[in-house]
Amino acid sequence: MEFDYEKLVSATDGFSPSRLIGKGSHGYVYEGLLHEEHNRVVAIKTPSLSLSRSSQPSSPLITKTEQMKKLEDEIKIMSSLPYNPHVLTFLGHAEKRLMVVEYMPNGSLHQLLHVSSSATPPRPTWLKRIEIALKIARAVHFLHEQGILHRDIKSDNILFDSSWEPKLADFGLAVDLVAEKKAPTAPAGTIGYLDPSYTSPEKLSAKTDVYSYGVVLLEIVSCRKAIDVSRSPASIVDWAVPLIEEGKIGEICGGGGGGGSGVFVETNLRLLRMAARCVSSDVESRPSSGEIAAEMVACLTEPVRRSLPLWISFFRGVVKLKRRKKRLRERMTWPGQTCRVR
Ligand SMILES: Nc1ncnc2c1ncn2[C@@H]1O[C@H](COP(=O)(O)OP(=O)(O)OP(=O)(O)O)[C@@H](O)[C@H]1O
Repeated sequence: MEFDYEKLVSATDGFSPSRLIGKGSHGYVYEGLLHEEHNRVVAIKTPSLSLSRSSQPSSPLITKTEQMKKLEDEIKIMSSLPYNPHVLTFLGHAEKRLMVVEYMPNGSLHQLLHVSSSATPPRPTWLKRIEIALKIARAVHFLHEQGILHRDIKSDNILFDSSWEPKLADFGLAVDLVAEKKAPTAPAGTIGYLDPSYTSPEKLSAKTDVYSYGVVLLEIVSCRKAIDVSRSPASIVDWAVPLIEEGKIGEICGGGGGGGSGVFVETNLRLLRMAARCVSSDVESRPSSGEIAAEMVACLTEPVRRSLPLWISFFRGVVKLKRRKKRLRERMTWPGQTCRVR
């Protein structure tokens, strides 16, 4: 959908600092109120240098033309995508200089896992965290099916909507594989999540995203940051992979929420083995995003399957007790007399 530029300016009160939600490396994100749509709240992304307002300091590292081009590319990729419940919804643009997307009021997965303050909700339970991992795996698989590589999968780019549904956001580095073959771009990503084997344009593949997803999965299971300089080793991959290989799963599963419980031992083992495959230095041995999504579903149903025998024996016990009571009632009752057996 094409928006009127001036209407978007008015939706953000002229890009008022009070409407600024956040700053990225090549743009700013504002909260906007679409007055014609009953003040619907949206997020509006602008290149940081396109507006000559003193409240927007310029970045010396990237020129205005580069920023405009990046936003234009992001609009092109996002507008080409069909709707997916696990991907941030694109709503439209104004002259390819402003991008309008759905507003995500509940912050990022990074904040949820690593920032504890009175303003942030408690860390989600283990099951909820694995559900988030599954939804993001589905988002990545969906993108790959569309021929799109995200190149910046990280917990900062997983945002929560008003119902706390996680969605993959920030397509600032995303590329279309067909276009990429014709005009390759330099490797890009975020340190800590960036695939170490992606050293030149031709090394880019869906497995590059799989590596970054593996880092996010380790982050979700352990609640440790991708890079934590206060620990040794600082990299989550260098810390977790040897522990997984040694089978020391309990040392990785952190963050409470029931993840350390015995019911989940088998599931954690499977999840972490898959995470280790995702971040493997042998690119070929990494799973595809489809394989990851399928394995995540299996992992989520595993605890239910394991606890099923317990439920079955509980119900058998109840049935036996009822039968015993019935027999007792029959024995203690004769014509014309009632007897209560509790
Ligand atoms: N749709 C949205 N709703 C609410 N907040 C958003 C939305 N999109 C982005 N933000 C917030 O705005 C900030 C800037 O986001 P943006 O996607 O531009 O860049 P980034 O991910 O921070 O940085 P970079 O582009 O350098 O990776 C982030 O803090 C992000 O959480």
